[in-house]
Amino acid sequence: MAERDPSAQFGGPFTNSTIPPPRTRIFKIIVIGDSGVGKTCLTYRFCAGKFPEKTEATIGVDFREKLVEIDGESIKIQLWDTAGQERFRKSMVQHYYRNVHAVVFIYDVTNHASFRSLPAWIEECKQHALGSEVPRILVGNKCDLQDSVQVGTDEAQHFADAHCMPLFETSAKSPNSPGTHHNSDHVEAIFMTVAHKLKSQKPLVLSQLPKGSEGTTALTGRIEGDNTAATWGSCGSC
Ligand SMILES: Nc1nc2c(ncn2[C@@H]2O[C@H](COP(=O)(O)OP(=O)(O)OP(=O)(O)O)[C@@H](O)[C@H]2O)c(=O)[nH]1
Repeated sequence: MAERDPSAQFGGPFTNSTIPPPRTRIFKIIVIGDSGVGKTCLTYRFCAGKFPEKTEATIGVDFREKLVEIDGESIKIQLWDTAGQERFRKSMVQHYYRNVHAVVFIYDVTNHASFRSLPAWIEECKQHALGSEVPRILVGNKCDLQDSVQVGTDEAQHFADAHCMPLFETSAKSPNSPGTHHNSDHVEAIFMTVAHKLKSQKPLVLSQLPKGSEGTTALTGRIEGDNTAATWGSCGSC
């Protein structure tokens, strides 16, 4: 006797062939900081696994994506590599901040001016209504250039603490160099830390696709509620 299809006993409308596959969640992470700090190199390093041979100043924004698995769930990390130069940002800037899930602030450890610019980047986030529930991290890049360091760890840590952000120091060029004190790929670990943080928050609600647009990739998301649990640090001022 033929075995019955186990799904048939529930009498529901779905069969195996009609159950929609689970949608892949997308985490939109914007990467901001002065021109030349290494935003393109860091995002490329994470998504392509290597240091780019050549980069040019970003105009507007570049997108890089990587599909990762966290606790058995496939998640697309979408990195928005934004232009550091003001003249290349103007027309795009409002798009950067729409539906952002996390922000990565980058400075160059060999360029103190890029560190002094951080309050202006934080202010820009504020002006675009980015709430304190959106996780932020601070990354000091180019740690392979040990002889040229202008921003010490203590100074950076002080700033990070004051703004309730975790601090990471790394190098897009040689993330495993002695200067970075890490054995595994540190750049990968940094972005994965952000992704784990986002996954541990309340579930993202995917916006409804308009009828008839199924099959397109126009998925956007937002994080539901709970403004208190999302800040990384514990200072009350952020
Ligand atoms: N030594 C070293 N050089 C780096 C590192 N990361 C980036 N660079 C170099 O710094 C320069 C600028 O890097 P980009 O990634 O293009 O900088 P960006 O922040 O994207 O610049 P904009 O697109 O103008 O905003 C390039 O010459 C890179 O090769 C690093 O970790 N170590």
